[in-house]
Amino acid sequence: MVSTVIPVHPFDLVIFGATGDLSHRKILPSLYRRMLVGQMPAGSRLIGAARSKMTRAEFRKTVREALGEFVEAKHQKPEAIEEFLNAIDYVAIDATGDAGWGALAKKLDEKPDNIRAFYLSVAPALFAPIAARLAQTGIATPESRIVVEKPLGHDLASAKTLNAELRKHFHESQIYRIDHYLGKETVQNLMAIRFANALFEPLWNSHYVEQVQITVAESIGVAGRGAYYDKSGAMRDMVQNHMMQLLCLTAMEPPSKFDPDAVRDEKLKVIRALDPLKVSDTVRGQYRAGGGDGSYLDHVGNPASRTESFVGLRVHIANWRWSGTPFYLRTGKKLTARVSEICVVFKHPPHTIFPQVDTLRGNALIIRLQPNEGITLRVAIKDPGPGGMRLVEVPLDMTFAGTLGPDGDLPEAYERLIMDVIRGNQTLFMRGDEVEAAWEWADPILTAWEESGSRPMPYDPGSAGPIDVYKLTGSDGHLWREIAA
Ligand SMILES: NC(=O)C1=CN([C@@H]2O[C@H](COP(=O)(O)OP(=O)(O)OC[C@H]3O[C@@H](n4cnc5c(N)ncnc54)[C@H](OP(=O)(O)O)[C@@H]3O)[C@@H](O)[C@H]2O)C=CC1
Ligand SMILES: O=C1O[C@H](COP(=O)(O)O)[C@@H](O)[C@H](O)[C@H]1O
Repeated sequence: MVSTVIPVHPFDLVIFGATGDLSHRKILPSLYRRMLVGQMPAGSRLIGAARSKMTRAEFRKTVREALGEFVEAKHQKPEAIEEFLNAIDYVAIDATGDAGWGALAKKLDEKPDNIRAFYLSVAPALFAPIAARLAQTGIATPESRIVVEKPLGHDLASAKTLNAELRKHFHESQIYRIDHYLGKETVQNLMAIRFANALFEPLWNSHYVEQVQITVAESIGVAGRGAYYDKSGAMRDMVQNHMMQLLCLTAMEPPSKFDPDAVRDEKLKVIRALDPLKVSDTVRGQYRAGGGDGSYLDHVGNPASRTESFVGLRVHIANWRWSGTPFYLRTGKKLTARVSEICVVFKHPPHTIFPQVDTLRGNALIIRLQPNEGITLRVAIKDPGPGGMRLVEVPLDMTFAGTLGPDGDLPEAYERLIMDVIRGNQTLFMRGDEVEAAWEWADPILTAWEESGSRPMPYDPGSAGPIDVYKLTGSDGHLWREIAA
């Protein structure tokens, strides 16, 4: 299968924080891969900006090293790397000082017709000062785009402040808030499956859906990121943003069209329809030491930490479509496997004419984000052979890798999202009101946990989380799906 590459207009992408980890691991390799497929037209430039004083040649050397480390071997093509490096420039700018802005303005003015985008790959405290400088110096034009990424606030108040700061200088239509889960191929496919097929939508409601499970399990711990993570925890790090987006796309009404505001309006309605979370509908966990590795407390270097590395939730959406259908969410570090999926479990038929088989779990649509991106429909059929009319459940598999063939590559989330910035398409980016509404929902439970003074439940590395997470589903007579890669 050959995927279509949509041409883009020549662009200048200025990466603030270009010497940092995100730039090296994700942004630059993604741009390189897009260049390989012809999405970096001649005349486009990538302008690194960071505090470090270095020449263009020195910066290019760091980019070459980053590509060497973070681009798959099969894509390491010397000629292409040279071509990519030729498009790279650098300006030393301290975001909080005066130096460097003039040089950046001069460079950008060399190509006034290029699309201008500014990627703020820096600490959130620098978002407002950089946005202000870009506006005050006239570097940002009314058509320019600004890209920011999580953490978009620590709570509702800080998210509102951040939005207000950005909106002082940029219109909402210029602000691209990245949630990299929205760039994942299967997440976009969730919309295709729901809204391009007549098959599912009539069943997509509480009359037919028994329960929905959203799992984002990771096998890694927080070692190396402890300083950030311990101030955040799984609720802020994963639930308020990535999992909320998955929940919204699963539960939203069909938008009237596939345009940014139509989609984001529907997502916002889901967040606003969420019932307030009760503490009894939540489970927090912290991983123990095991398998030769330290515990969460060791990894964050804080023996008194009450930050959660696991969250399980039972969520209710108070609207006509979903009233009565529980949505179970769980995410955590150091679990059995790295698995992200959404599982929509349908109700059993109202009457069965076949011999009862206890192992039948019911139809389910499993949307697998990673690994093995794809969609599976679990259906009941007759157990093949002469054994009589016994039923068995089999997967109807729509794994994307199979469709793409053995050498097929799905674009990385950042590739898709950065190109959408250049194309000026905000559909897969969070609008400011969505971010605030998600914090408004998350804040009370974060406060309740904090005020309770209780500690998260310990769980073993390699497990499915703390034992109490089974009570969330068990009390409704449901079972979590196994976490298996
Ligand atoms: N790393 C990741 O995987 C992810 C990161 N993020 C977010 O992205 C942002 C960047 O993260 P990350 O790359 O890991 O951070 P790093 O600490 O690795 O890099 C920070 C970058 O900011 C630059 N910088 C720091 N202070 C200034 C300043 N005063 N003026 C100009 N530039 C400055 C640094 O430049 P210099 O080296 O010259 O000082 C460096 O390029 C953060 O907000 C983070 O939360 C979000 C998701 C994932
Ligand atoms: O944003 C984050 O996401 C990663 C998980 O992303 P994935 O694409 O690998 O599923 C998570 O590890 C990290 O803690 C969080 O900040």
